[in-house]
Amino acid sequence: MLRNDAPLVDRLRYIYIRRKGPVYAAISDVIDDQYPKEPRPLIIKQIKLADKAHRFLIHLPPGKGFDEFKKKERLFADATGGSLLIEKRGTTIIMEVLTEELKKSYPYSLYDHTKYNSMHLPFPIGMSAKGLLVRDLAEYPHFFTGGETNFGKSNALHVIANSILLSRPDTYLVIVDPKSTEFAYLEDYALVVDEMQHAKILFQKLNHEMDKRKKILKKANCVKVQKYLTQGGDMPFIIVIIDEMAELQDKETIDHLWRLLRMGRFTGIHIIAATQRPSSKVFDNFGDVKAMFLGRLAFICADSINSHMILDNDRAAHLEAIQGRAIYKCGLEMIEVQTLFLDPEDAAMLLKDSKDRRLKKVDFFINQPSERLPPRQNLALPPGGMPGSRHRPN
Ligand SMILES: Nc1ncnc2c1ncn2[C@@H]1O[C@H](COP(=O)(O)OP(=O)(O)OP(=O)(O)O)[C@@H](O)[C@H]1O
Repeated sequence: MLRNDAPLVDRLRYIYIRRKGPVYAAISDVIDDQYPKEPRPLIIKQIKLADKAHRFLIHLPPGKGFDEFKKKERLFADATGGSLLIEKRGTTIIMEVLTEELKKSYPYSLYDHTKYNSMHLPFPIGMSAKGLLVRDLAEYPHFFTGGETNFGKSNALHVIANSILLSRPDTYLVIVDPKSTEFAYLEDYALVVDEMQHAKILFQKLNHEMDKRKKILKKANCVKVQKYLTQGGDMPFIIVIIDEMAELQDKETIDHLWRLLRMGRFTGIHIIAATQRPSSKVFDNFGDVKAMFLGRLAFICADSINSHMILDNDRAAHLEAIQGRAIYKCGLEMIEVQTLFLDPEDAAMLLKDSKDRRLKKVDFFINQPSERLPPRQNLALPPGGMPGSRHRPN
């Protein structure tokens, strides 16, 4: 608030700012409060994107860092009452503010996978101030999601699994699901591993697979699988989803997994891991591999320690307690989202439509010679196949 005895120039500025609208005024107030001395960051342009969505271009004066500005994101969000996206372009900051509240639920049907053919492994992160956020899993290389139970981790995994299967049916999908039932409907399309001793064999096999892939890529002079694919090479992506990573207690299994995380990145092997509380004792050396999970999605966390483990900040500890509400982070990009909701029954129906095409692809890979890495055959577990899985070697 302006003091009664404020100089005329300050009064005029106050009136000018309020005329620009409440969102502009809220941002100006936070800047004035946080940068008491000149030179301050300066709003140079306001663009109305939609009824309740604005983009602000803010000039950062020399000596004021972007990281320092971005740390104040929560203050801007609280002051504007909106969700924010802050990015840097040169010396200008782009701040997008959506003051219309995110809804408590958005259906998966809002996502049309046919629009993202240029991506290798597209999937929707969720609805955000920027609209629907869709990202390419192949770019991460690995993805991590965490947060308190019953706030939407499994739903997020269903969304990822289904999106990838729908747009890339030739992907080899492996699901480590200690809860046993959650992903049963995917058994026709994926290898579902529900026993921990099988997880150990699985990760061992994936390490062999990774080593073989590295040799093939080296021979073809390709630094990563994407390049190999553009040259006409045949190397299907392998996506490993681990629902509740804390269940992996065996040291050897964890060592195999850590090696995949560190070295699998260029070979088309991507890990998506979920856990309730990453600060638990199991993850003693989690810090060593955490940086490999470039894409992170944090649902509400019980405390700032768990939020820090996922996001390196406490944003997820202050989220509203809404199922499906999360903070997405990838490098400098950090934004609040409402993940899309996909009922497993609807997911099963969606996949059923393209079942024939998919099964054909699976046969095709089984028949590949072993050097060409047919995932299903190479990953075959003990003779007779994996108990509980319908995928048994032919
Ligand atoms: N994006 C969403 N939008 C609306 N509701 C959601 C969303 N995600 C999850 N929910 C609701 O929350 C419930 C719990 O979700 P989910 O099983 O994914 O949570 P979880 O964190 O994996 O829990 P657990 O750790 O017990 O498996 C769902 O049954 C659904 O009703």
